[in-house]
Amino acid sequence: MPRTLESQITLEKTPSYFVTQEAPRRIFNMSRDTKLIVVVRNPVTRAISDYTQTLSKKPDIPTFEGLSFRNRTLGLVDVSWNAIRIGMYALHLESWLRYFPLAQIHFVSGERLITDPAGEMGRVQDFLGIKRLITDKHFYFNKTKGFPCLKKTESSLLPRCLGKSKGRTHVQIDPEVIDQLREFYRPYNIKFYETVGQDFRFSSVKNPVFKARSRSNAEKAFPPVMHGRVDFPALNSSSAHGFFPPVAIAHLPPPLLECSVSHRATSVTWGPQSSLPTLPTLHLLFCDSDLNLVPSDNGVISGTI
Ligand SMILES: Nc1ncnc2c1ncn2[C@@H]1O[C@H](COP(=O)(O)OS(=O)(=O)O)[C@@H](OP(=O)(O)O)[C@H]1O
Repeated sequence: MPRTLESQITLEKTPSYFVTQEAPRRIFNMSRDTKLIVVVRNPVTRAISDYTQTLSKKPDIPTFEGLSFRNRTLGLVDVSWNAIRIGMYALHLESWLRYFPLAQIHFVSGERLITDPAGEMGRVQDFLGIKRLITDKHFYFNKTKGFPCLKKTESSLLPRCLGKSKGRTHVQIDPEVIDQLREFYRPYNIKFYETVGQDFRFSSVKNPVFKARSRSNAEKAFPPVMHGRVDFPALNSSSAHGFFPPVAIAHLPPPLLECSVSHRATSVTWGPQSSLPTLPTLHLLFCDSDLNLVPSDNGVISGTI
């Protein structure tokens, strides 16, 4: 690390530290006051991005589908493959929490870094205890690149976008494999959200966000066709799949009839019991404090009625 004046902050970036067993102890021994920033993104997208990057350098590697499983028919995911293992954030975090308190670790959402770079950078600056110098006015969205870029400033005459190797088109993956991996990651994601106290909604940024500011709006978005009720076990039970504040749950299909903001939504009700349909596949909808309903692309669950 370079020498630093009292008034300076030194930043060092090594993505592999987060998943390196010895890193927390070593960093702690160097300086226990170190602030840690971790950028996380949907682990399935992360794995595909990782694979796409490796493939661009080694075109002869086996397929993503082949590398992901020890036994695909049995759904046995190969956790020894780095592209898979890195996304098990909850496990890696445990090693860090043996040395650093959670308050010393800040998590940046890779998805929000694209959709709201100023917001994410604002939180980073707050975490570092520095003035919010980087704001909205420093970014513009480059549609061709699909990423925000830095606007030109007095000190740099050119705008600065991510290089050619970022934002590569991802390799097409069998949707069934994607679903299997989403299921695989679900408990790790949930544990991660619980530990960090934040729901990262690891779902595609391209997902539509349904605005439903009232019950009638919600019904408009998902017109009622069926009725029923589904109960979920206690929030903390792993079988409940966990729902985190300020998240409520609802379902799709059938249409959403309930979306209350609750820290502990444990059931979803729709219509009279008498006309219970055969249980459809239930999808979770996340509902934030503004009652914006967000279909979760990893929210397919089976429930009991
Ligand atoms: N600023 C910013 N905002 C959002 N996303 C970003 C940003 N910088 C890098 N990326 C994406 O992170 C993926 C890996 O990037 P890198 O190649 O820089 O990672 S690495 O450190 O070299 O492994 C890679 O993802 P893919 O686009 O899926 O390939 C990058 O696009």
